[in-house]
Amino acid sequence: MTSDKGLLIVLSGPSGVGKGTVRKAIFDDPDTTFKYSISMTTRRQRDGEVDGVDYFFKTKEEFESLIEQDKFIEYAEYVGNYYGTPIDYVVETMENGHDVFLEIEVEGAKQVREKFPEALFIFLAPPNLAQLEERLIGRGTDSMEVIKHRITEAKRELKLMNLYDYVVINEDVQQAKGRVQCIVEASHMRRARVESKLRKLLLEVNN
Ligand SMILES: Nc1ncnc2c1ncn2[C@@H]1O[C@H](COP(=O)(O)OP(=O)(O)OP(=O)(O)O)[C@@H](O)[C@H]1O
Ligand SMILES: Nc1nc2c(ncn2[C@@H]2O[C@H](COP(=O)(O)O)[C@@H](O)[C@H]2O)c(=O)[nH]1
Repeated sequence: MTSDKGLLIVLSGPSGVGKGTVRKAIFDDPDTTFKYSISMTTRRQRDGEVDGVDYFFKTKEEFESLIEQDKFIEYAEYVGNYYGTPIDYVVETMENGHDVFLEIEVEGAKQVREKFPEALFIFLAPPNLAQLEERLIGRGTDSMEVIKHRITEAKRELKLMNLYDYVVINEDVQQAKGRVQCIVEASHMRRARVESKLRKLLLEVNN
């Protein structure tokens, strides 16, 4: 009895906390073996973003048609746009034994928890709200109106961090990256220990 299936890793947290930055640091590490699930969205493509790399950019009609066809593990409407995780890639990749990494907002993470309770849920938190706002302003990708909306959402999302398996504070990117990697490693070790105990128990019961 060994689980050949990969682990589903969910990194969530408010917009601007640094999920994308920490995720890039993890995937720039040559030792990283997880696979990143590219999300779909209806939001407009930002300068420098590449379709099929950063997101699969879809129209509202295309996205709604995929919802109808049950093509998402989870999806959410966030600040006026749809965002969702395509199901086929995640299921196939995990079946092939690879860990899959999702970087999604909090409502989507809640939906994943309902469908995959065995997944690993990590909440990335800012050191404080002022720094969160500074990061959103500093990123320079959103108007002040959108930033205000994202901060309002952040206040709601931060109240939900106790529902996660782990909380990592993103004070320093390399430190946060290391903590996420350690948490994943520990989860693998724990899973292996549980499976080994179950194997022994089964042997005992069968003999
Ligand atoms: N530890 C950190 N210290 C200072 N600045 C940071 C840190 N981590 C990320 N940033 C900066 O904060 C801004 C927001 O980061 P990022 O885009 O990664 O956030 P995000 O959580 O992925 O946002 P969204 O959910 O909107 O995609 C970026 O300009 C990034 O360079
Ligand atoms: N529920 C989901 N949320 C997602 C997904 N992909 C990204 N996101 C989150 O949306 C917000 C806004 O992203 P931005 O790129 O417009 O800044 C952010 O919190 C992302 O993490 C997804 O597939 N599902």
